[in-house]
Amino acid sequence: MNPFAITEIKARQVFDSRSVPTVEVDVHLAGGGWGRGTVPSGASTGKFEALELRDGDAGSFQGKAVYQAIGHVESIIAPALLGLDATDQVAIDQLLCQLDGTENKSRLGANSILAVSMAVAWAAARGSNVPLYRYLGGANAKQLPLPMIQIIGGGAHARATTDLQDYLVIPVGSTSFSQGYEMVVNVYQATKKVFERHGKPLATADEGGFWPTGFSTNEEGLQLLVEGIEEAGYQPGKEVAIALDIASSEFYEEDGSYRLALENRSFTRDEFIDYLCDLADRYPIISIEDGMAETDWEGSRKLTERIGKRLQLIGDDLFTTSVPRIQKGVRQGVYNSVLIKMNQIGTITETLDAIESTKSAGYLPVISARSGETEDATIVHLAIATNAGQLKVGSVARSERTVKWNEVLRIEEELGAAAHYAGKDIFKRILS
Ligand SMILES: O=C(O)[C@@H](CO)OP(=O)(O)O
Ligand SMILES: [Mg+2]
Repeated sequence: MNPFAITEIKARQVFDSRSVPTVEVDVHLAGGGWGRGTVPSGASTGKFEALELRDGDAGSFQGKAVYQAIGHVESIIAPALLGLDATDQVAIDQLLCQLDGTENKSRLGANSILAVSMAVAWAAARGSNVPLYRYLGGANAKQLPLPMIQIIGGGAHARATTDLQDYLVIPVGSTSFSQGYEMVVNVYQATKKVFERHGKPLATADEGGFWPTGFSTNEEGLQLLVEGIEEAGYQPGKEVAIALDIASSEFYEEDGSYRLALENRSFTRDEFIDYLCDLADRYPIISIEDGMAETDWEGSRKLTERIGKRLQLIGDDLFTTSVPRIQKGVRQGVYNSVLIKMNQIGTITETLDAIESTKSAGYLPVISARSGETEDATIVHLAIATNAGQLKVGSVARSERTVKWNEVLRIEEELGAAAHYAGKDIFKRILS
């Protein structure tokens, strides 16, 4: 009997870090191996993402229950997968796509499909007695990611108290993951003091960063962050640099303008490009995500022309982890980096394809969590398996985040001298 044959697939509803229902799947193998996948969920979701199936008006938890998605795992997916070899990840993921049969996984739901895809990978890895990063990546999986970590969380993760969404830091002066992570923890603790000094309440946004109460401009977040970096004893830009996720699709208006509600100011496309370039001139910013809206290819191209040689420009809502969209961006010279989120596309195989097309174009992949997360640490293994080089997981506070960062620390220990950490050299590939 094949020890990797799938003998049982179980699906259940569990809850994410926002207390919203999500899909969890367990896959069991004949040889005793088993795996689990628990899917995350976004708040500032891109319009071109695969569909997350929720029960809607008829369902419980304000229509957010996932009983339909779970039903699809039990009645459609499980019967088709029983007996298949769990190490045939590609074939299984292809079958999942066929069973769904739609462009955006709207029949079975990307949440049900991804939970199965992840659980199959974990089961095959455990059944083979190798860590998931090695199972997915092979003998040369060794690169520990440069962390991109949120200190202040605004936008859709804090009721739009700021228009800009994530104020993050990257420890560009670090020479190992654990050192870099400690630097960010120091910045987090120091920024807490800075908030107190400025009389700001210490509330927490969705990803564990500080909630920006009473800000009068979006720039105030950058000022506080620079103060936090200095308070921690680091040189802004040299040792710890700033990354922003503008998530501008959230405030892009139908007439093509960008509207910062906090400042009560509307910008044309060109004016908004000027606004971003001005921030990049005056603050130690190394990376900007979704500077322009998900449908504004022309603006994205222009922004790249202006600052794409100096900054990492990441497409999240613009690319949605989709190979054709990434290829379109590469053809048009748009951005130089791709945010990779498994649930934007819906299977492990398609995520690996997206990472591969990102790398082969000379763009940088940034593996990312969602704002609604769980105790699942698959993305850590994905980042190391693919030697991706960067990982974005929200803050250093709250367990649905630390479960990922702590997993990197464990793998760093496990790899020992074999571990490779590119640090800021990763940016050499795209910046001149
Ligand atoms: O926009 C993003 O990059 C993510 C994480 O910050 O947010 P969400 O999961 O809400 O899309
Ligand atoms: Mg984003």
